[in-house]
Amino acid sequence: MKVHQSLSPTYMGYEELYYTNVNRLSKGDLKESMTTGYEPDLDPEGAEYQPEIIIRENIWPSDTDCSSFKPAMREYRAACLSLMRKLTRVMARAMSLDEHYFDKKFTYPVAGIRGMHYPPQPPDDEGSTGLGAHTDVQFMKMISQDPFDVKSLEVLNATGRWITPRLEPQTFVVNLGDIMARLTNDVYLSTVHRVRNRSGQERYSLPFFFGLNNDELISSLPNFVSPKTPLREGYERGMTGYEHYNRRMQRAHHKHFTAVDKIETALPKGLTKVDGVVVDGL
Ligand SMILES: O=C(O)CCC(=O)C(=O)O
Ligand SMILES: [Fe+2]
Repeated sequence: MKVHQSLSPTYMGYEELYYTNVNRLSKGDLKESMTTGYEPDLDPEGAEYQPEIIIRENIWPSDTDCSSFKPAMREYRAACLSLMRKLTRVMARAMSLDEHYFDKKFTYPVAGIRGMHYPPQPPDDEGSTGLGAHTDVQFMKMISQDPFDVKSLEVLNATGRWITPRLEPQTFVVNLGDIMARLTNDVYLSTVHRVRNRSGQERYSLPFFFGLNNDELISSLPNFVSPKTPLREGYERGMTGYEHYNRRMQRAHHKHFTAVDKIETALPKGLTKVDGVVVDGL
């Protein structure tokens, strides 16, 4: 298939049932998906320039195969970008920062849409999963699903119980990712979640992943670090979204050619930015 993810070094495109095995506990994830990423021309608040090394080239189905897919995804991405930018300002205020604090770190953001299909899985087969337990990599994600009330997405709560988020028509479930956790020194945790479609019906979902510029060094913000709340272990060294995403994808995509470590997890020296400025010596 011409849109298969095996054509993409950056994990764009189509992946078939069992292509991933996110938590390595099952025989693979019973889902298929089609992923596309940020398109600068859709983003009125984006920069014209983005460093070539972090661009994720989209692969689209041809017009003869599916002419409505690309325009529908583009329209959806433009709407999600606008909503997410508003949410970043709400989150900045919640963190006692200037509401535009994050703006300069989202000038060529991660803006991935993954169209997902989960066939019903056997209700009594513990070895079967729709998507294994994981946290998301990025800043925040919002998910819509069809049917809106199918109880398949599960979230691990603070007491270690799997719960189903409240589901209402015309709403999104919003999830915090690892980059948010790092920025806040784990005050805002990234949500562990999984999908088990034991509903007996097909489930379709449309997550939108929103992340900082991929070459931005992510460190915990000073207002979340104090003698009472010391920096979490492992957070001393900053990390870029580029590095974290590549490492996680290589682990989950055991059939992809990068599974044997063909792409760099870290950006080459001198290409990491802090507040949008290239920093030497990283
Ligand atoms: O299908 C869903 O609701 C969740 C998808 C998800 O967690 C992911 O793609 O990271
Ligand atoms: Fe996820």
